[in-house]
Amino acid sequence: MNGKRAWLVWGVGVFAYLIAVTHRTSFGVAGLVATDRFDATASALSAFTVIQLVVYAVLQIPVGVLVDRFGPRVMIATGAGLMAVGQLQLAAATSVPGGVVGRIFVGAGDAMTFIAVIRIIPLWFPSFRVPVLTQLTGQLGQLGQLISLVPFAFVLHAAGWSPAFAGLAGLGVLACVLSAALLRNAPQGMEAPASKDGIKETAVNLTTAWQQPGTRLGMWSHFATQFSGTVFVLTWGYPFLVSGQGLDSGTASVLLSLFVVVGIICGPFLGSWVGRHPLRRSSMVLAVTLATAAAWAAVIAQSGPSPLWLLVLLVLVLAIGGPASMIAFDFARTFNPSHRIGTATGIVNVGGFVAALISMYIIGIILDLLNSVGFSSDGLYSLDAFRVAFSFQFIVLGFGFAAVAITRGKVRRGMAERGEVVPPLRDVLADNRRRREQFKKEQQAQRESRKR
Ligand SMILES: N[C@@H](Cc1c[nH]cn1)C(=O)NCC(=O)O
Repeated sequence: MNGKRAWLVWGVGVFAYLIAVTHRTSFGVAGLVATDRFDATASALSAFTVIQLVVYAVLQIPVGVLVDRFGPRVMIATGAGLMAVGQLQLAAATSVPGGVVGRIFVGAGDAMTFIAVIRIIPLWFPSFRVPVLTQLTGQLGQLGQLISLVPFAFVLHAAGWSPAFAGLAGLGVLACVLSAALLRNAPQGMEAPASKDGIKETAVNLTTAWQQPGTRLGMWSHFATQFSGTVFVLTWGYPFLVSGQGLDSGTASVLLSLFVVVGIICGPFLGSWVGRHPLRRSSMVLAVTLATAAAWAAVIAQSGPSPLWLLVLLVLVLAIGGPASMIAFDFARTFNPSHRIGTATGIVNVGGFVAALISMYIIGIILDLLNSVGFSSDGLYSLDAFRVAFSFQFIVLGFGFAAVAITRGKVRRGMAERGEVVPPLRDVLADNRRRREQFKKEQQAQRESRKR
């Protein structure tokens, strides 16, 4: 494999994904300005992001199939072009329907990017590098949120709505041109596994990917770990921190930036841990799901604003959900043959985004409902209203936890039939303890025999 070329191809893919994440998160930063521009209620405002995510989620499986068929290059360049068109439309829009059309284009282009970018990695790099590079791709892409939070927010407030979104459209054009010019689906001389299947074979392929319990384990893992952070960063986190918790906008932006930084730091560790403990991937997913529920319970249980350290802890736990959700793609890759990885990845990626959009929409509805019945004198974004609305996440977390636990049982039964038995975690821990004690005893005996 050509080393330098592989890094260049991967780098361009990561850049395209980073710009996609910038497009995706830009509206969350512009939320309060958008309320004035479009004269919108909380649920109308959340509709922008919800519709964008519906389009993204609905297109995941078709896009996964298309990635297997046409390869990543076409998909990534087309996606970048569509997002540029969407941001231009949003720059010009003055009504809710006009703005929503822009976000539909953004959702469609975004849907084409990530699963195509991570499809490049196993084609250009040896398999031992794949888990860490997949993690790095996911995490580096999240830097796009920082572009939204800092330069984009600055231009938005300094120059106004249209120049800010037109600027993002320009970045989209750059990503489109670079992808078309520099990306290659596979190294020279190695044929990218492209499926030439017709509709019937594609349907069979899709059904086979879905029937593989490992694909479904990936989908539920993605569902359980990624939605809470996505909801926080894309929609309700900023108003919760500023209007609910009473933080100034600078501190809220630092907390949201911390989300990205923690993900970037934890990602490679989690990637290498996954490489070393492939049989414990689902245990990590379950642990992160429980930690997310515990962090939210601690914040929601406070009758007034939470201390800053607790909000930092919440953001840390939500941020770890990002790298943890990347484990889901490892399930897709390791339980499916090469020509079906795009399709399986598309199925997996639906999980977290469906959970996120259900949660953000229902949270918006609960906030509006509580406001309309005069639940709090502090208005729409009061802390008490947020405490009630955010509690909805416990239902989603509980559902995700149960689905992962049940599907993992199916996967393990299938593995046992093939003679691969996963020893229970407590046996492994007891075994490690025994070995450590044995090692200590041997060291002690050696020291004593040397003294004699
Ligand atoms: N798991 C995410 C990526 C991620 C990593 N850290 C935080 N988020 C994911 O599913 N990405 C898909 C996408 O299109 O972004």
